[in-house]
Amino acid sequence: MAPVKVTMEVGTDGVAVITIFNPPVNALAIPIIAGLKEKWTEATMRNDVKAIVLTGNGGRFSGGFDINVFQKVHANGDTSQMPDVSVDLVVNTMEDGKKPAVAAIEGLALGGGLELALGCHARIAAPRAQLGLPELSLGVMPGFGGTQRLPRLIGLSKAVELMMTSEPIMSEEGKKLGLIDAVVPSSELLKVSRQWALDIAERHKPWMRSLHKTDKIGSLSEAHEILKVAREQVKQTAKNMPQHLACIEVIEEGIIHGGYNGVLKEAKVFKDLVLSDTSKGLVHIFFSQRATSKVPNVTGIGLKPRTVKKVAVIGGGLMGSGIATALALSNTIVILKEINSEFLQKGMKAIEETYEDVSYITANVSGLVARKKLPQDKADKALSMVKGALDYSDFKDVDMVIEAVIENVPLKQKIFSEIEKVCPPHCILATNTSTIDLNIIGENTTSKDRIIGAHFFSPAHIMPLLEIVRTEKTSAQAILDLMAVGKAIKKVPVVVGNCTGFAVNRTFFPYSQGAHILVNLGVDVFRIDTQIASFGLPMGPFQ
Ligand SMILES: C[C@H](O)CC(=O)SCCNC(=O)CCNC(=O)[C@H](O)C(C)(C)COP(=O)(O)OP(=O)(O)OC[C@H]1O[C@@H](n2cnc3c(N)ncnc32)[C@H](O)[C@@H]1OP(=O)(O)O
Repeated sequence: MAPVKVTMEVGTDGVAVITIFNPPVNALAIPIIAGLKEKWTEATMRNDVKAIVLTGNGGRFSGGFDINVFQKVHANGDTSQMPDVSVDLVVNTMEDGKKPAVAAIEGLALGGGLELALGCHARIAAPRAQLGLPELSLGVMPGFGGTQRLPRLIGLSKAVELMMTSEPIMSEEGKKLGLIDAVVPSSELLKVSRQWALDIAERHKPWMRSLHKTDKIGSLSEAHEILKVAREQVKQTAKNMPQHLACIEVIEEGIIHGGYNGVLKEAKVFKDLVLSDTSKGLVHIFFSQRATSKVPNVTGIGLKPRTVKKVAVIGGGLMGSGIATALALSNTIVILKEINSEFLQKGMKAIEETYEDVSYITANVSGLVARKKLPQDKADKALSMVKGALDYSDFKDVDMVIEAVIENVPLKQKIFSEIEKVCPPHCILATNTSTIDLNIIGENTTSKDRIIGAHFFSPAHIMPLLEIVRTEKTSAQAILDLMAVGKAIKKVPVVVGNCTGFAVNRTFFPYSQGAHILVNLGVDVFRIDTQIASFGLPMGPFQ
């Protein structure tokens, strides 16, 4: 295992470069936090150090506080395992320290990682670095001063939006907002950051402490209005989540009583939230999602996923067009096959309209398009990746076929016999069936090792789950390839067995049956829906 450490190198220019080493994302584990304190103190005391640059090894600044620590706290309820980073390290040692510091950000600075950067006196970033405070998605809130410094750098309204949605922005947008001082090519990052730090030390550039800034906050009445709207929104969008309202309250504390008091309140509420059931659940989800990428006898046995460049989707209905959209959005060449030109046209149109939907939905739900996450040229490029087909002539060089026709066994069996003949021998033969036994679908083929389930959920270009169904004969290579495709199209691929209902419907059937039994016993349907929604599901079974 690569060493977890913090290093410091002092150049002849008098700049101490402090580097975080904790692959793969430079998470702020407890020894890293201790190492930062130690190196910062040393740099502050050394006479040959004029200024500090903080950076992360391996092209990633930091993915934030070590989430494994939350898991430990959840197991034993002891929050004293979390060190006092916010005041001791970020305020006292870094921000109020005697030497100016510049954060040199590449790849990503998320959560506590961004908060360390906010505690520096300037931030220089490489292009397309991800910047964000996603703590609410883990049931907690920023705990290293982010609730106070981000609004002071980019304004309250945008800062609240970033925290409430947990969505990152790119460094280019960060520059426009005032979060980043300069975006420079990766090759120049350290050089520019060193010079910037020296310029601050020599007072050629401002020695800016974000916590002391007031110019972006606006008047008290404006701030109250922004926070009032935010509170109303989260009552709709996150009504079972305690962390959103708690975060707004902590932001408000800083607006009314000053940034430092905000930091103190933040540190206390952060620890309370770590102990909440919501945090326990969301941290569990974080690790469970990642655990799905480790499949015994498939991953970690030396196999490499093969390149899947071209995929044929059979059936241009709701599922087929959604699957084609998801693939094309990730730059995969897609052949969409239908049985006649009328159906094909409908399928192609559904994809185009889906694109419009994508911009519509993202603009409304998370502002992705508005924030240039799906620029028009990218949408146009993706659309150009899709070609319609009425026969199999384009199937001779496809790497994967995903059959997405109606749930009809003879039809699926016929399609599988046909594609086995027309596709190259390496091609993966996948079905989007939600209920049919894959052994029956592939009964008439001799390629049982290539037959696999790729079960998407509607709308397929949006819903993150992808069930990968394997039979006893499906090869490890085919599973690995589909897992890689799933990840590339931004799904969470979960490998499941070829059993009744696979995983999702196997869970869903008893859930809905339970609700029907209650109705038969005389329970009001509205009451069931209300209970389920207050439990945390987006809607009840009868809505
Ligand atoms: C006090 C502070 O305010 C509190 C905090 O900072 S809470 C933490 C806030 N940060 C986050 O929420 C970021 C969480 N991480 C992510 O979103 C993503 O991992 C990422 C965008 C950084 C990288 O994504 P990607 O490249 O797809 O890699 P991904 O598979 O997710 O992660 C790689 C590994 O790093 C681990 N990891 C990522 N972030 C981590 C973190 N903050 N702590 C511990 N482990 C982390 C993952 O568990 C995974 O481990 P594994 O290989 O053993 O499964």
